[in-house]
Amino acid sequence: MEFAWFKGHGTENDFVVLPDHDGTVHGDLDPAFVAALCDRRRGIGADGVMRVVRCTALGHNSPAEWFMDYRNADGSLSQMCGNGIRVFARHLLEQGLVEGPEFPIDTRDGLKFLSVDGDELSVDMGAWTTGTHTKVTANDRTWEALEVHTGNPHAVAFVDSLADAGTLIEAPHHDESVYPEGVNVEFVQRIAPQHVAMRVHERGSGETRSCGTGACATAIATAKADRESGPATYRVDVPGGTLHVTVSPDRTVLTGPAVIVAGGTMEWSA
Ligand SMILES: N[C@@H](CCC[C@H](N)C(=O)O)C(=O)O
Repeated sequence: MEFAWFKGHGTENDFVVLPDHDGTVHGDLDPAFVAALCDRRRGIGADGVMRVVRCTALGHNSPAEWFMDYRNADGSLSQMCGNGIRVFARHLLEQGLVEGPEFPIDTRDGLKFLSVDGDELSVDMGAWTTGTHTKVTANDRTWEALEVHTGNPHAVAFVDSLADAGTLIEAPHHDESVYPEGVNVEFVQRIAPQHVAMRVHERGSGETRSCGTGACATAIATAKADRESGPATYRVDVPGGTLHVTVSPDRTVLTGPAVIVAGGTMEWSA
């Protein structure tokens, strides 16, 4: 099978974009195929894969034309990807598949609204919730963490220094009764008022250079600690750049750069 691909990133959280407009090229993505594409030595290399498919091809009755079918690097599913959807939107804009500056994209976490302003793309991530105070352990150190859901599950731990978490080769240990489907873990250092820095270990992808839903979870946990009640905008520095998150009681809006950097065709035989 020969197929087209694109590669893009948002603050160095990188993705393979697979056009499959009518659902006839890839169908339901095989986890082994996704993992092979994401392999950094034998494949294209990425933190995740997004299939670009029309909602109608999936039988969805949606106000959006396009559905983001997102997979982690190990082939597992996630409901939402905040950097991925902004890269997905950049792809749609560059290929003339949507008209800006504002448009919806459907996801497993429901409809999201995108807006473009030059190099920056924003996504209204919709509702968020927080849960219990839990614990995460990495490299024999344990921290208190807040359970946050931003379409997908997160545990946010405040640290004195980002280096405290050590190498994140292994997934941090977490309470499986709180997170039966796994968790994305953020380690967060305060830098200044409304300015934090974060490292993340992503479920299904390992330590990455950025995570959009994780930046939102981080901003939510920080806003709660700050007892913010109205909209508050946080700068979130990640190893791959800077994101901004506006936290309101009923939603977050994530803003940052997103670019497509390469594309081509590839032969694949299973
Ligand atoms: N990098 C993403 C999050 C991708 C999904 C996550 N690994 C999960 O399994 O929930 C982002 O930018 O939000």
